[in-house]
Amino acid sequence: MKILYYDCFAGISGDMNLGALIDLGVGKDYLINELNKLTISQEFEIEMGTSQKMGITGTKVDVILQNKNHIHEHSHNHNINHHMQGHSHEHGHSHEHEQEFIHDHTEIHEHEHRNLNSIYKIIDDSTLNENIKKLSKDMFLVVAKAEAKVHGKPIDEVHFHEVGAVDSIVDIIGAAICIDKLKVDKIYASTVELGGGFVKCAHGIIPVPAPATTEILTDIPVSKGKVNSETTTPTGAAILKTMVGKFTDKMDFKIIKTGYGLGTKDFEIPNVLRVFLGEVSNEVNDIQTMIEVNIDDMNSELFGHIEDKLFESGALDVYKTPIIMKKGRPAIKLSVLTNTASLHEIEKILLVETTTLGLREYQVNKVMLNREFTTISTKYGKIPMKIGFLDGEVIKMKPEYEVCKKLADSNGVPIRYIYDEVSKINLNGE
Ligand SMILES: O=C([S-])c1cc(C(=O)S)c[n+]([C@@H]2O[C@H](COP(=O)(O)O)[C@@H](O)[C@H]2O)c1
Ligand code: NI
Repeated sequence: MKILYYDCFAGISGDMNLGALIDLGVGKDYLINELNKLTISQEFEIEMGTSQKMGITGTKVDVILQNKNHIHEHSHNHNINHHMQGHSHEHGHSHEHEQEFIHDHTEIHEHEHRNLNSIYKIIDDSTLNENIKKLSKDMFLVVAKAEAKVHGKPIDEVHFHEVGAVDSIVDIIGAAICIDKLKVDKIYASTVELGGGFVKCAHGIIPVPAPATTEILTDIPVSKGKVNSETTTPTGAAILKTMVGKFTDKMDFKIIKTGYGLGTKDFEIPNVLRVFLGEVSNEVNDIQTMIEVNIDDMNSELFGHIEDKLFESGALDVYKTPIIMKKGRPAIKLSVLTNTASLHEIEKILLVETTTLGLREYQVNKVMLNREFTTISTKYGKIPMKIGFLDGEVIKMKPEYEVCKKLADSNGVPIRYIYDEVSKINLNGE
């Protein structure tokens, strides 16, 4: 299983992400050719090259916007100038970039204020593949929802400011192009460093993290204050929110390759986004959270209802253990296994629905066999099977209990006859 891991110790922005993924092996020409499938590709050029931050060599990407006159010239002669679309400039960055990270009003107003639908149209009008289109739209929707919430507007009235600018369109669609190309099975990320201080943007001088960034990163583990500058932008946050399946600081994989995407400013720490291409063999490792509550004062009739609610809200497992608590009180330990996405909702149910005043949580490393699903035919009927593999060999198989139960009833035989029939099947083909 291939894993892409984002190590966001210095945060993430759209251009750092492009640099890191190119450094990891996505071809520069591939990215340029794909971006040229956009109808707006005459509006930008991309500079990318190798440079260093505090001795770390990585890839620096800059999206260079064509000036307003240039855009008009191109848009009036669209077919004639087609060959100029989205070309790249290679450059060896021996010096630091002078380009400011902050967008000011003048620059923003040179560009059309695009809304979500006009961005969707740019994506749909391209010849990019369906996966890239979907991922790009998902990321823009994340930004639009955050903007709508922060500015108190309906989503279709959100006019993107910075993100309407071409560089953010390139950053987001470029992210989708690179991730689609890497063909990884899972994407994980570390705690996300937000930075600190204030940043100048279209709204004026606003606190870091920017309101859109905090909105997007709700429920995602973050850290703040490693540097007095913005390290994670709304675009970077939207990339993580859309792409990352699990946020964890544990790296339980074999590192195959490391990529570094360089930021623009210089900090006390290297302003780089590090990405790892990792591999996990055989077992599927997953980090989940175990939540426990000891309950000695609740009507036991309520347990069933609460368990249903926990499962409906994404609990992966719920079980009860009889325990004896202090003062000799018989009680129930309610244990709930969950992933990060459902953690907050599960905590809420336990705190609101049970009598507990608090809960305990700890991370558990779950190791599972690789699984496949198949259906076998027996003399009693078809039975879905779960098959467990270790080193490519079938070592376990389990029939679907509910189907076995139904077949026992419909055939009028004891259920163990069904299980005996299943055990005769050899799925290793021997
Ligand atoms: O719409 C966007 S992306 C946006 C929203 C906000 C709010 O907090 S509201 C702030 N900004 C600032 O603009 C620059 C550029 O951000 P990108 O994500 O486009 O690279 C950055 O300083 C943001 O904090 C943008
Ligand atoms: Ni805004």
